[in-house]
Amino acid sequence: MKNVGFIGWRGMVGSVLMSRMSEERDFDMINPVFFSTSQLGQAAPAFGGKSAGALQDAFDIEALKALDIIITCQGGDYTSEVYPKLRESGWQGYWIDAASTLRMKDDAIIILDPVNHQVIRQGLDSGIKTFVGGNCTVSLMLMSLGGLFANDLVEWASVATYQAASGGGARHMRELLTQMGMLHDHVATSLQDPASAILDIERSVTDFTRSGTLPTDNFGVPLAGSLIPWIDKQLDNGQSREEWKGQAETNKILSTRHTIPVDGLCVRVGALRCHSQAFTLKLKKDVPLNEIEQLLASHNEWVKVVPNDRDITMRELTPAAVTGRLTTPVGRLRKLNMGPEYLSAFTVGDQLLWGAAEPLRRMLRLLID
Ligand SMILES: NC(=O)C1=CN([C@@H]2O[C@H](COP(=O)(O)OP(=O)(O)OC[C@H]3O[C@@H](n4cnc5c(N)ncnc54)[C@H](OP(=O)(O)O)[C@@H]3O)[C@@H](O)[C@H]2O)C=CC1
Ligand SMILES: N[C@@H](CC(=O)OP(=O)(O)O)C(=O)O
Repeated sequence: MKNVGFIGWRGMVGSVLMSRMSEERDFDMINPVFFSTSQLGQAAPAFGGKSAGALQDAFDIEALKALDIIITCQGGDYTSEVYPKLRESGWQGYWIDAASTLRMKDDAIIILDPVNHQVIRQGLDSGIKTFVGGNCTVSLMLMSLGGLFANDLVEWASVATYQAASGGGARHMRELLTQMGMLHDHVATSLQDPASAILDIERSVTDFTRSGTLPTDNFGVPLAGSLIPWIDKQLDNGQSREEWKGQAETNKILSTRHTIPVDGLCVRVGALRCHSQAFTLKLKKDVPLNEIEQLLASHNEWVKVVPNDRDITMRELTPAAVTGRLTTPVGRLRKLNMGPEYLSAFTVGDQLLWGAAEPLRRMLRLLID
């Protein structure tokens, strides 16, 4: 059995990974070793019923060198500090990472095996040892719209995202919920009075939102009852870094010979852990809608085509419906007024499952099966 080290296992992404690995009995097939950046010496968890002794020091290069495979969900700073030292020490093991740090390196592959299994296989055969999970919006787009990309039908894709608080991390989710609770508390008495004027309530909420009272340490500005049309750093060309990842990562995952343009606006909204995305796609030719639906539905076992029907869409194509599930539904499929090659699509996906933890788990299985 392979010795597999876990760093970042108790964080939000790591916890989802541990939970999925337990469900799929992945721990039966490995010797897990758990590391921490802050709790070394404390008892390690016993996922899959396996006791793993004490937590080891996540910065101890000698301890890491003893591993066949390392999976880290600890974040980019950890990767930047430890990965180069480990490779320089001559370590030849497999490094599987959730952070974006190494994604665009030539000797790393972005993993999303239902979409790029072939690319991963070729990478393994050619000796690649570094595998990185993709950006959540990119992975979720390709899980839902993979059938169009795989059949070389996409001339370009324009996207508007509606990204959940969890994309920022656990503290961001707490901040959003705290803001929501404070807003409600502020007008709770008036809300209970059916005779109260709604615009007075709204004004009170708006004034309170602008008063600087809501906690904003993580998002920088209030998110509850609002939105933030910027995610990640600012680039010189006016894109946000999150928007930049759309084209860069999509084309790397698909290993395209000619770049498929992907661009749009990335927006943070008050959802908890599901990212939604509204697409305008320019297809390379006029493909009938029923064929499009068939191509999408048959691409992988998790995508689900939601009929473009009001009631079904409202029931099935929302963060509330999709959270905690591995399905990646796509709906609102219709040809646009711009012409028969223009298609709209709306996708929703759990950004901690296919958007973060699941591709890492499946990469591990690929290495140990
Ligand atoms: N959030 C997301 O949606 C995505 C995140 N990622 C990547 O994964 C990285 C980790 O993200 P995320 O899981 O959200 O980060 P978290 O903040 O939830 O966890 C990161 C680490 O913080 C430490 N920690 C300190 N206090 C606590 C606590 N009370 N509970 C749990 N852990 C604690 C843990 O390390 P220790 O045990 O060593 O103290 C943990 O591994 C990101 O930096 C990013 O690179 C990738 C894709 C999506
Ligand atoms: N940036 C994403 C989360 C994510 O996946 O980030 P990264 O590309 O750094 O792994 C969000 O905030 O919703």
